[in-house]
Amino acid sequence: MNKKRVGIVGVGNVGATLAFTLATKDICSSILLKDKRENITQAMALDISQATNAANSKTVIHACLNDEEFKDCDVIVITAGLPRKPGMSRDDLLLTNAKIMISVIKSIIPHNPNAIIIIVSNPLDAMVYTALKASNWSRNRIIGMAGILDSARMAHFIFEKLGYGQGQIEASVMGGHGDDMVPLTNFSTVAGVSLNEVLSKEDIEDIVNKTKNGGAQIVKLLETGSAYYAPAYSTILMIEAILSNKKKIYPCAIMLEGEFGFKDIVSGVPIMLGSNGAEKIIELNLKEEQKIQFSKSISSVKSLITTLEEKIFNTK
Ligand SMILES: NC(=O)C1=CN([C@@H]2O[C@H](COP(=O)(O)OP(=O)(O)OC[C@H]3O[C@@H](n4cnc5c(N)ncnc54)[C@H](O)[C@@H]3O)[C@@H](O)[C@H]2O)C=CC1
Ligand SMILES: O=C([O-])CC(=O)C(=O)O
Repeated sequence: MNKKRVGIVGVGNVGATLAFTLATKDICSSILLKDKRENITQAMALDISQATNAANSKTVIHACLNDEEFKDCDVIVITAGLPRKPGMSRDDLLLTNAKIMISVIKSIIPHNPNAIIIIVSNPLDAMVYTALKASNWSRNRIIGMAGILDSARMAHFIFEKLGYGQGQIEASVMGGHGDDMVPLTNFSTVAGVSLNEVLSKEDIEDIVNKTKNGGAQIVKLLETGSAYYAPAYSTILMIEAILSNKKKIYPCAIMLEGEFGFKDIVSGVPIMLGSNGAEKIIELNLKEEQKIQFSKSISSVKSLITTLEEKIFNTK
């Protein structure tokens, strides 16, 4: 019998959507919810539990109101933190969410010694760095969700342009989850056919720009927060790959230790996911222009990390 436990910290829009979708899929036996808002945590646990009963799923939902109850998870997803508002960049959340991240990490790691942690909170790459630093865990066990989401967005914009191929589009995005992310048009296909065969240069450029702006587009329309359905579903793919040891390759944020020529910096790259978390990094052969774009994206994350080292970790 499936005895896997998934913990979710932060049961706002992303966390609750994730919990609900996961609960109806029978991927794990238990889902543990934790949020600083206790009533919301209890309400979500009740509502989602009632949904699983209606859906005939065996997954059990627990609201954890103290740190000790939130224990023995195989995978923990952290979505705790503020979302941005229209006009803000993800980077504007840096210091506020870093403080939240550190307090969450300190509260969960003593009771979850074997967990793999998936970070969702923004700014994503800097939050993975913060969680690694606060926990001292190895890089394979703390990774970030963004590349699957950005790739799904790119696939959407390709479909929007083409008007066909829904469900047959493979899109690929790497780099940091910010304005400098790197959509990889030469690694993207429609039913195996390269984008250049079916779209003009201008159309491809438009898709790249829309992908980079995909999160901000939804923030502007929502007015009060950011996207949550696609982020939640993208996170489930990572959870499933880890819990079922699927060895699937997805773009995820990880601390680089020399791969792609960078060290001590977190960025989104293709990773093989299995029961040990990030089990392998796949080094793509990038074109010169893509190497320059990736390096620009790395520099943006580097400047956030410098701020964290100065203002949060006091090492500079
Ligand atoms: N990596 C990605 O691709 C994406 C990242 N995000 C990020 O995920 C985060 C969450 O987004 P939403 O769910 O839309 O926000 P939300 O505001 O709906 O939910 C955040 C939750 O975190 C909780 N929280 C705050 N501090 C906490 C603490 N110390 N301990 C426990 N819980 C705490 C809040 O009470 C709230 O329920 C944001 O930072 C957002 O920018 C959102 C979508 C995609
Ligand atoms: O745009 C945001 O702030 C939330 C996010 O990271 C996304 O949806 O890509």
